[in-house]
Amino acid sequence: MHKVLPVTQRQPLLNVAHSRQLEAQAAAALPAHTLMARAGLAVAKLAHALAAPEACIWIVCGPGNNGGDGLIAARWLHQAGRRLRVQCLADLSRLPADAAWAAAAAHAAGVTLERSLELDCAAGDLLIDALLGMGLSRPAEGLLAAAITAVNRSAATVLAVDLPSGLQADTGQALGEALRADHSLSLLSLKPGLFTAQGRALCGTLWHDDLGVVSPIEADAWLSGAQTLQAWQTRHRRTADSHKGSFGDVLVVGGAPGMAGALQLAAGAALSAGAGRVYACGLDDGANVGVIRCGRAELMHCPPERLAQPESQSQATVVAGCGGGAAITPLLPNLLRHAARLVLDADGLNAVAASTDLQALLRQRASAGQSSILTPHPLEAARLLGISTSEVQADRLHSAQLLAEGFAATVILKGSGSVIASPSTTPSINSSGSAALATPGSGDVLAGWLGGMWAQAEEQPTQELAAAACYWHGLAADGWAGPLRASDLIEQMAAHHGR
Ligand SMILES: NC(=O)C1=CN([C@@H]2O[C@H](COP(=O)(O)OP(=O)(O)OC[C@H]3O[C@@H](n4cnc5c(N)ncnc54)[C@H](OP(=O)(O)O)[C@@H]3O)[C@@H](O)[C@H]2O)[C@@H](O)CC1
Ligand SMILES: Nc1ncnc2c1ncn2[C@@H]1O[C@H](COP(=O)(O)OP(=O)(O)O)[C@@H](O)[C@H]1O
Ligand SMILES: [K+]
Repeated sequence: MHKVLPVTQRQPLLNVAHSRQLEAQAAAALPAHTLMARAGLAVAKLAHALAAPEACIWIVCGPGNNGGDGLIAARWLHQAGRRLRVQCLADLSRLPADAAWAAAAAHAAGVTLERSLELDCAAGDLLIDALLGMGLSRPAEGLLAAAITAVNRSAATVLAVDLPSGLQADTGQALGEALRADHSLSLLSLKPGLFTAQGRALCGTLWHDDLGVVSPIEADAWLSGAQTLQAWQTRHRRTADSHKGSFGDVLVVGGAPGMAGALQLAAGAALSAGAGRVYACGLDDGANVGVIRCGRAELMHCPPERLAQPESQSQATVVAGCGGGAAITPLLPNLLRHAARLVLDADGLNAVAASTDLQALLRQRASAGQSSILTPHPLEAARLLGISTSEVQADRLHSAQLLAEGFAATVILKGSGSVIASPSTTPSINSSGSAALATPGSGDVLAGWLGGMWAQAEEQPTQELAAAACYWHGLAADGWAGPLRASDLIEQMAAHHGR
């Protein structure tokens, strides 16, 4: 058993169908109930470590095998002499086979099984949520719903078995009210929903026990970690004979009236990421004056008129749309036709969403050998897909993959647990980052930084590049309790350049 975050090597994530396949394969090779025995023991060990010796440990068990894990944990904790209250909120005669075995084992060991919900936890108590796991099929109702509400109101520290009850393992969306845990112990496989949408917020500190099973099943998604960034930094270490021309040019187009800051942030980020030359192309005179005055004397200026010349973009990495407003729209046909490498963000994405012509130009880029990375937040993704934001969030992996296939581009669907998807590629979920990034301009920094990295790594597969950039962006915010101002974020990211 180990804490999952921070992640170094990427970790495979299995959806519910594949987790069940893995469970069935492993169970077939082991004596009956072995997996549940191992799962319950793992839960008991973690609970024993988390709860102070005098604390009461409460266990609420539901109608499936998640409840069975809780019952086996109850048996071990009882035998360890822990103070326990175990409430089994299911019809014991209808438990599945493993859970029925667990109930019998708990009973035989002398555990008292209460049959009603009565949570009167004190601060310092530990409450184990064994209500619902991967088998969640509909919003909880009745006693189970009441239990989730009661747990959320309780003063105890909450440990969720496998995943917080009410959280959907495949998507990270809550189905009805979901339980908010302080710790979650994922069993056998890691599931995508633990890491994206509401998953990170609901799981608390995440632990994993693989129950001694090595998975032969192909990942449905990867959880990307520090290794993506380390690989990039190793590969792009500066050699003694390098010069600024070795690190590529970035052209940042944005900063419509009133949005000069977005241009400054993106251009500043591209510079700090290490691009050789960064040209800021403001869509408003005010934005260009702002760039001159922003204290980044290294930035150069590119007038928008120059974008009419294809050669201005054919060698550069272009970052377009940060604070672009409506003024970005007339420039996009040229950018989409000529930019060798294009990061499309914010209003650049909104303009594409509003125009089938621009959509066609974006799609054609891949067949012309030009690469694109789209960086939508959920609302921008919704506009591009022609659906609502909640539909995007209902399945972030699927939404990102749809965009990637539809536009033949790499897509970063931002938000808690950013999803990185590329056509015909297993998607990944970024494991770094926190709500410290929920500040204005942090997306502009990501787009600019990505452009700055790409300019130095023209041949790097965009899926890897995007994963490394997301990890870097999130890493800079990890450990920050409060908000991280976007301009400070750039400095924090710069502090993580390899030595
Ligand atoms: N596979 C593994 O990796 C391993 C799995 N293990 C453990 O098993 C767990 C999966 O067990 P599980 O399949 O029995 O599902 P679980 O979540 O306990 O609940 C299913 C029951 O709840 C019911 N139900 C569903 N929604 C409901 C609702 N809203 N309100 C009320 N009822 C609802 C549902 O009823 P139904 O939908 O069939 O009508 C069914 O009766 C897994 O998370 C892990 O903890 C480990 O022991 C070993 C390795
Ligand atoms: N709660 C959060 N946890 C992790 N990352 C977050 C969170 N909120 C925002 N972010 C990240 O911050 C960035 C915000 O981007 P965006 O929404 O485009 O902001 P802006 O338009 O203000 O620049 C994205 O990279 C997103 O993934
Ligand atoms: K649970």
